[in-house]
Amino acid sequence: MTAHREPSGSAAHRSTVRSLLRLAPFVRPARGRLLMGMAVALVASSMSLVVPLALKQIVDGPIAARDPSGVWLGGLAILVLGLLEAGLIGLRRLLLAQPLAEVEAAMRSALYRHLQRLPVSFHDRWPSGQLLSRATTDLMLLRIFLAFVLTFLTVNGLTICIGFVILLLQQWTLGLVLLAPVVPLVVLCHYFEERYSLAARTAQDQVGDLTTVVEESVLGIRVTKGFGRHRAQERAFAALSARLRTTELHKAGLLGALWALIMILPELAIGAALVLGVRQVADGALTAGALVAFLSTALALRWPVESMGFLLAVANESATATERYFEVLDVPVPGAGAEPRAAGPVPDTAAPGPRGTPGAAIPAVRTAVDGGRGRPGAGATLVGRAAADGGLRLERVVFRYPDAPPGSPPVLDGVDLHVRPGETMALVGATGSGKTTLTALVPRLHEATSGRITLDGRDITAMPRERLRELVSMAFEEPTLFSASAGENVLMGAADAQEAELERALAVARADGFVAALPQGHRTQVGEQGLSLSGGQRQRLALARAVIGSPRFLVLDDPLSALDVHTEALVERALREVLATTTALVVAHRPSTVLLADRVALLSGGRIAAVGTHHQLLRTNEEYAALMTGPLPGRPAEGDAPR
Ligand SMILES: Nc1ncnc2c1ncn2[C@@H]1O[C@H](COP(=O)(O)OP(=O)(O)OP(=O)(O)O)[C@@H](O)[C@H]1O
Repeated sequence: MTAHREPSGSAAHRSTVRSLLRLAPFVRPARGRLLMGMAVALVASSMSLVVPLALKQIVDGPIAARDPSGVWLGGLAILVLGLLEAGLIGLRRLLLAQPLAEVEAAMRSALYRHLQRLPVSFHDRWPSGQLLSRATTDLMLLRIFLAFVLTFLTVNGLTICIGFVILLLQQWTLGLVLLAPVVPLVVLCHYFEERYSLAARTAQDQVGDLTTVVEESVLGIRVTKGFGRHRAQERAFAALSARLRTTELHKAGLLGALWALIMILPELAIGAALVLGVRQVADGALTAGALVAFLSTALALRWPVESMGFLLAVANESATATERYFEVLDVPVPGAGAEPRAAGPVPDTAAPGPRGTPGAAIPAVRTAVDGGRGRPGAGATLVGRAAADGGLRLERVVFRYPDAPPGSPPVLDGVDLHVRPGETMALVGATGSGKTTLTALVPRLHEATSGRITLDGRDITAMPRERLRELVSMAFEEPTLFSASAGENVLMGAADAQEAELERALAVARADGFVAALPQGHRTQVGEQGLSLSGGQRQRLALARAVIGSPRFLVLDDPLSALDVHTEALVERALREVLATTTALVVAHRPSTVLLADRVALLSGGRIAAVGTHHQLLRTNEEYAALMTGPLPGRPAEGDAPR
């Protein structure tokens, strides 16, 4: 149920450092504060190394000389050092918290912006949970890495180096004993890194799968309950959860083994140094104070050394999170960069402003009927060349879904269609014939594999997307609403629309009545995905959203399917007014919707098989007649009226 559709983990495994270096552009604005934070942390950490040296002075000085005031003074000095260390730790947090929260926010915004621009085909392939987990848990992990892990990897690394220099300067023989475990530890860390990276990647992908299941379960709760599938859902969730638990346990096992070795080897070395040091003190080669100072320094290095296991583990997970983040960000946006920067004017005689008064210079060709072979009819001759070049034109359009099985025929295989300026064209075809696919090509939700689509003579691929979105408005068969008010959902259709336009659009879609009856009118929240509304109400709001900007081109995918007969008749009447002022392509399954159109195009076998009026096609096209009158093939009687 949560087939992993996206190429998870397909990117070649980079080394941890190389992966993490990709964060540099995002971290750049915070690098000053980051470096200051590291410097402060280093000073704080050095305090813990200075304390043993002060201790040596106290043991060899005032304690040996039995000087109580000297001991008090030494104690006070150690207390001041401790307070200073605590203050510096607080300062580090203060320095890093805000800039790193901004880095996280910037990365999340970049991801969101990119996701909005990626084509529908990308979203078809990637489960939403995988994207959600990248935008949430992965980015949170990266903030923790930058704020804590990166700092302490650097600081503790430096502290260990400085500490060993001090140890070697204090007692080089004992220092070498402590250095002995370094070589086996480096080898072990390398071995661990490879295995832990793999486990971390698996776990993070599994979290994405789990998120998808939870999301689907919540959104599909009605189906789950309606079909009594909650036990099956629970079992599916439990199975995925168990997989994740196994992976996490494997990770914990790896980390536990590394941690144990990182702790045991230095402890053994300290034990050996203690035995050797005591012998040197007994031989008089070393003072007791010097041994205390040496061992205190060595013990002060315990936390930096021991923390390395945990820090390396989080660094590994952060590298994986970085890879997962950039797997999405690296997906190119088709046409980005090639797109014209400025929204140039559409070279036609009737270019409206953004969703402005459409078709003012092009008279509506409401009566144009030409038998449907693409030759302009009587109405079209009124507008001469504008009609010939204008409107919506598809030329030899071929489309194949990127993830279609190899060798399968394209969904659209040479579509030629001309919707004249001001004309409404119904698109009819058997289920699965490609109607929705064809409509999605006009606003470039999918890119045509080959062929050309023009709006008023201008190729849509040569148009800035913003301009295309202004010209073309859509209503989908599945009316998607957002967690916002009813009015805000409609206003999404036109950025600068005012209250009066909202009222008009609601009236056109016959949504004004039920919206006014909501507790706070159009300001009423419609709940997640508008699920507090009925299917027909959602569809009418989606229709209002499509028509609010008085778009020049309207693409409607069976916009009346969820309406009852009475409301359908009301909406149809209002739609006629809208369609009279725009060029429209309307996917239709029912004769009542077809009758809104001037002409009908029949999509069959990936091509436009016939174009004509409803009545013409009923008479002349067997497939069309079967689609409109019932499942049984057969030619209807002459003049067979729809419905
Ligand atoms: N994202 C996708 N990836 C691969 N194939 C797809 C995808 N979406 C649709 N298809 C296939 O493309 C074909 C056309 O689908 P489309 O939804 O365009 O048909 P339709 O004519 O609108 O059907 P209906 O009348 O049932 O809504 C179908 O065979 C479908 O399985």
